[in-house]
Amino acid sequence: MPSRPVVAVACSGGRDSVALLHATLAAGRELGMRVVALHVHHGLMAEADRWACEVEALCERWNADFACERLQGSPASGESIEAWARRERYRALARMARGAGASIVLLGHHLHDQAETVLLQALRGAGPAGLAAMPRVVERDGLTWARPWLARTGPEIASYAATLDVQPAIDPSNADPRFARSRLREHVMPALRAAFPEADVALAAVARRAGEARAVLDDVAAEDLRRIAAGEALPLAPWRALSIARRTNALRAWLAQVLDAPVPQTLVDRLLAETADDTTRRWLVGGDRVLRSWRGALALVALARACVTPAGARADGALSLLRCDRYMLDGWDGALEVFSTDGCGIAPHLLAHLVVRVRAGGEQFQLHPGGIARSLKKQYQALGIPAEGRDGPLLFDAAGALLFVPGLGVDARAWAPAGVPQWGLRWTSPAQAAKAQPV
Ligand SMILES: Nc1ncnc2c1ncn2[C@@H]1O[C@H](COP(=O)(O)OP(=O)(O)OP(=O)(O)O)[C@@H](O)[C@H]1O
Repeated sequence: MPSRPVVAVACSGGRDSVALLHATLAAGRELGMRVVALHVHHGLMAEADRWACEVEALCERWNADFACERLQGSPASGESIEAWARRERYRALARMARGAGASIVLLGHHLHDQAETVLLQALRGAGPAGLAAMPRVVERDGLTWARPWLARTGPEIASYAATLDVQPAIDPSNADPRFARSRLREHVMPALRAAFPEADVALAAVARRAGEARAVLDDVAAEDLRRIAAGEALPLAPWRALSIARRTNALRAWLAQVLDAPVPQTLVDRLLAETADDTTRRWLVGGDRVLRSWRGALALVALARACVTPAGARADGALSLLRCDRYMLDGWDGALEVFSTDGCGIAPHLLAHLVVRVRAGGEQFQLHPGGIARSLKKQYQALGIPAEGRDGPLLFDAAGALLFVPGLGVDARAWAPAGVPQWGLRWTSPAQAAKAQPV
């Protein structure tokens, strides 16, 4: 016998999703579908255990399947607890839906939630993507997410819920004035509805129009990115040739792809203002990730968290390393580490006036005091350094004498005498740098 189709209902235990669960069970019985209630235990509030038990008890009473997952972990640094809880809630719902064999998840959002969302987005200065608010149906992570009650009002659902003989959970954070949505719900929406009775319907229409505009903007961005051959890197010259509106739109779409996270408007604004020429620059975008403009293209690179930009780094290659630390150098993938050492190091004052250059050929390096300076190739061969260990910046003093070569170390002619304070230098590749511990 073929198995029955499975519909999942995301049920917080609140009035709306409890009512939705009931209505879905009634429809499911008629249509021969199995209904499973999915509950996420956020582990953030004292009442959370009770809510999970109540939803489970309700499922037993209504003869519905029940799945529950307790969230693990905590927000990353800089992430709000609400954003973390929201993201993890949807991930947990997706896991549970798949585990239950459901391909569709129903959510209890209604017209008033949608109107609030549009207003909140407008108050944050959102564009079409934000104002599009919550889609009625969307495919994500291989599942269909649907909000069947997006056109129903809160009071309509309340009167249905009143017939069910249940005590829905009341989340006290919904009335907490620290949250913008609570302030809007408690103070602004009642006044708005009194003055404009159709406000909710009108705001939901804004969401639909914005959704259409967003779809057109997505198409234009995809077309522009294809034409300028943007992939993992965004070529800056053809991108700059776009009109300012299309440039902004394409940049936002490209960032959304490479960051795989919401794109802050502040980042878009900075990039637009700071990519007017091909100077090498970097922008930290959270975690270990850095956006870098280099050789006429913008790309996302991973670099060691501990890296800092040397204050004295300049486009002409001049550089000052004034303290022991781990440094990122513009235009180079990897990290330069300066550390205190007892031998084979360099006097710290020599590192205050450096010049960074790529290997040009013809440089001579001396491995030992009293040894002979030889070509880098010969010295690499003598030490058995493989090709992949030879990439990196060469450091010279202001007079052009070679001081440091990646893989070979400090030139013996620049070594400080034994017993005096001295610093060693080490270059690590991106893979090694990513593993490095913060200093
Ligand atoms: N902890 C949760 N577990 C399962 N689904 C949830 C949970 N929290 C929210 N949802 C889903 O997201 C929808 C909207 O959530 P929101 O936080 O706005 O509602 P709520 O006030 O918690 O509850 P309700 O919408 O049921 O009255 C819910 O209707 C429900 O479908």
